[in-house]
Amino acid sequence: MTNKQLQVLKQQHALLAQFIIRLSLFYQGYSKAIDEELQTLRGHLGSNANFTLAHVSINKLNALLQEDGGVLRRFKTDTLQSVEGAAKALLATSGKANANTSIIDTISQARRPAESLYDVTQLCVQTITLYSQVTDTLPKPVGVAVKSHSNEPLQAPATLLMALQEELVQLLDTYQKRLPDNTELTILKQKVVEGLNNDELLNVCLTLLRLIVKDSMQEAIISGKVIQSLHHSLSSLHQGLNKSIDQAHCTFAVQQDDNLAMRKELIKLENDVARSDSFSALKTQTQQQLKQVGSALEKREENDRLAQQALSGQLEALKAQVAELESKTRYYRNRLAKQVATSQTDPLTKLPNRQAYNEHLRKLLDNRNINEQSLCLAVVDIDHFKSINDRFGHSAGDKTLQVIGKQLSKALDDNDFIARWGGEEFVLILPGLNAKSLKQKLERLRTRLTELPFKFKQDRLTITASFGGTCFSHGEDPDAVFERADSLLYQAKRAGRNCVVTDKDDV
Ligand SMILES: Nc1nc2c(ncn2[C@@H]2O[C@H](COP(=O)(O)OP(=O)(O)OP(=O)(O)O)[C@@H](O)[C@H]2O)c(=O)[nH]1
Repeated sequence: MTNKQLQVLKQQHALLAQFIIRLSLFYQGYSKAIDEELQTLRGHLGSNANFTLAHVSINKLNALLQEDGGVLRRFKTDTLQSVEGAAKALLATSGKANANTSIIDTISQARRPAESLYDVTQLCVQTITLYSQVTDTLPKPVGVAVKSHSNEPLQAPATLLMALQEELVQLLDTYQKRLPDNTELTILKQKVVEGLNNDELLNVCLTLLRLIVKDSMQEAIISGKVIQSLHHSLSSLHQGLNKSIDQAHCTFAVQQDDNLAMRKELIKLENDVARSDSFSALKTQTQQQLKQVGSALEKREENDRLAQQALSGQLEALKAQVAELESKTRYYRNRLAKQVATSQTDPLTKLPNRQAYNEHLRKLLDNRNINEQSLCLAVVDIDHFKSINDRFGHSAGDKTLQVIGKQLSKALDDNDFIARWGGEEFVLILPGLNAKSLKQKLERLRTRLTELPFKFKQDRLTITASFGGTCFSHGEDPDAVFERADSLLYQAKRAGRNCVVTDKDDV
């Protein structure tokens, strides 16, 4: 071998040694035994490469890698199953059709056996990319904080959590207006505003539910107590009456005995008068018998006096019981009236609520006869109300609802009726209008709202509302009329908002 050839061979050996070292570094971390053998191999291939020892080491590594083939296959299968599971979960949370087809592709790829580790890695990368695409397309939470806890179980989608939290804040607000001194409610609201994960949200819901149940149970217990005490008063009244009747029976029996005794004396007197032929003997007998009649009369008078006394005592007791009963009934009636009023009043605006609207409309329709005046219905919805909440906060939104409710209510006539339908929507019942006057009246209301000087923080604001109005045909179902008014309201929204649409319009 020439010197030059020797030189080339040395260079090729060095290149091969470098390559094997790099390859061995790639496999590092796979298993402890392989790691140790790789280190030995790198030692043999160092600056003075010893290919004989390296050869021994490579053979050992070969055996070790073959032993580990099974582990590798299991690892690949496990990874593919995890990828398939993750893709399925992603499919369940994603709402995007185009993302779904990619996820379905990924699932079917993961179901096929992978040829190499490279295939598995590629599939993992593909799933992670899909995941970030899908989470990017989901709307981001605004306004209410949402906590993230990296090591906790899978959370509900952020939008769902947000919607639940908003609902919860409103429910808590409503309930807080009913029970302003309840500190538990204040703490719950604080928690919701700070942000909750799934478990915390569930806990707050449960606590609120318990509170509501406890509150209504208390009402029920109080009502139960009142009923119990009324029952008690009624039964003692009943006992008192029975006693008086028994007493009256006794008195009557005693009087009958007395009457009988007197009648006997009189009959005896009559017989004596008939039989007697001596005036002085008759006189003596008569005097005796009259004395006896006199004492029987005295006894009877005394009995009558005692009976009278007992009866008037019993009547006094009965009077007191009736008075107590009356006062309890009055108290209970007032309480009941308050409960009915509360259940039919919207706690925020203090306007009648949907239940009151249904009741009022039912009464109106029940008492309405064919020749009576017409009846119209309108639905009012504040425009872009969500943006008031978003820009100035929920309590500014609440205040707006109160002001608008009050203004609408003030602008109505005596026979008109307004209720808060829910959210930022009000419903009006307007008797005695035709299609033309309905439109005019609603226009007046709409203009009045636009003239209200709202000011939040430093911003002056004009708040507008859209109106949908319609009139009842005779015998028409109130729900159908409401739906018609509601769809006219949505025509008003589509027409650009801050306008009135009634049946006869051409919008
Ligand atoms: N502050 C407050 N907000 C409420 C109340 N009830 C409902 N809301 C909010 O009212 C908003 C209604 O929003 P949308 O239904 O989108 O309607 P909008 O923003 O008024 O838009 P348009 O009706 O289309 O003009 C929601 O954000 C609700 O959270 C409440 O009692 N108080």
